[in-house]
Amino acid sequence: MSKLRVAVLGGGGRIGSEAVRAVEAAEDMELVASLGRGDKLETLVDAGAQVAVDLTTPASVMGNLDFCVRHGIHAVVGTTGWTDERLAQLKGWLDQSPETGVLIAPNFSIGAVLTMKFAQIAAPWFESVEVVELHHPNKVDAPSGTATRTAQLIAEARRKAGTAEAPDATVTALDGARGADVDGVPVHAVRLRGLLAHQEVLLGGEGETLTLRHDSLHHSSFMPGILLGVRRVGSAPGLTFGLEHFLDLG
Ligand SMILES: NC(=O)C1=CN([C@@H]2O[C@H](COP(=O)(O)OP(=O)(O)OC[C@H]3O[C@@H](n4cnc5c(N)ncnc54)[C@H](OP(=O)(O)O)[C@@H]3O)[C@@H](O)[C@H]2O)C=CC1
Ligand SMILES: O=C(O)C1=N[C@H](C(=O)O)C[C@H](O)C1
Repeated sequence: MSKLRVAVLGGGGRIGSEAVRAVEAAEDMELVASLGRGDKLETLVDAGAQVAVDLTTPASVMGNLDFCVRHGIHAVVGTTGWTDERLAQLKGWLDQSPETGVLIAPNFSIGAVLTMKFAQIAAPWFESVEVVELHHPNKVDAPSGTATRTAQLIAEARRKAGTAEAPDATVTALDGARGADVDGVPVHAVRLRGLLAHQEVLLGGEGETLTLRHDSLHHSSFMPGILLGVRRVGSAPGLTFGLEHFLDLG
């Protein structure tokens, strides 16, 4: 059977370099290109890439995806910075190239995907819910893509269940003291040397609390999800948002 021809954009970065090694080690894949900032995207076409993995920056990802979709190259995207406007623009490009698939995964690790799922289930059952994400200090965006998505899913679950707003008597606060407001859910971002990627969802009800915590201790935690995305994205035309759609979580 012929191998999947895979390129990595951002192949010199923290997660990109790990992805390059993972693709090289996968028996059913061939790494045909690893691109850094300033490298020509035409290389993807010359190399015959079927799937591009984007692990670059929020400032670069849209240009990369515009190129990939126009050239019918499927994309697996871990890069953060997604807004409704960006998603709408991407969907517009995909409408012009209906056989192309793009997977955007706010987090490729199975533990993080499950944390989001558990948070969705728990959120309507508690009065209060807040998200704390903790990352290495080289991260350029805050809050993390994972925390943003987690908060959106929590808010959606509470809206559907008709849950009341979380109690909060704060009348005076320093800027940022109560975190960022993501769909009504406070999200707090910590940047600390020594950390990689961590998240807590704190839920509180009368007389009890529940804490969901996930820790990515090494970039290897993201690799099975990236490889799964690469294998599946070609048979999922259009936009898939979230790795959970490629997992049978019940
Ligand atoms: N979804 C997930 O599970 C995960 C997502 N991420 C996300 O992945 C992204 C990358 O993170 P991280 O590896 O820590 O960041 P790094 O800064 O270490 O890596 C980004 C890399 O992309 C390169 N780059 C920038 N622009 C381009 C471009 N146009 N074409 C090709 N390469 C480019 C950078 O080059 P240069 O250094 O020259 O600027 C750098 O090597 C972030 O958005 C992060 O949040 C990270 C981990 C897991
Ligand atoms: O920048 C990182 O490191 C990570 N970014 C992603 C995010 O913003 O959620 C995924 C993971 O948290 C690691």
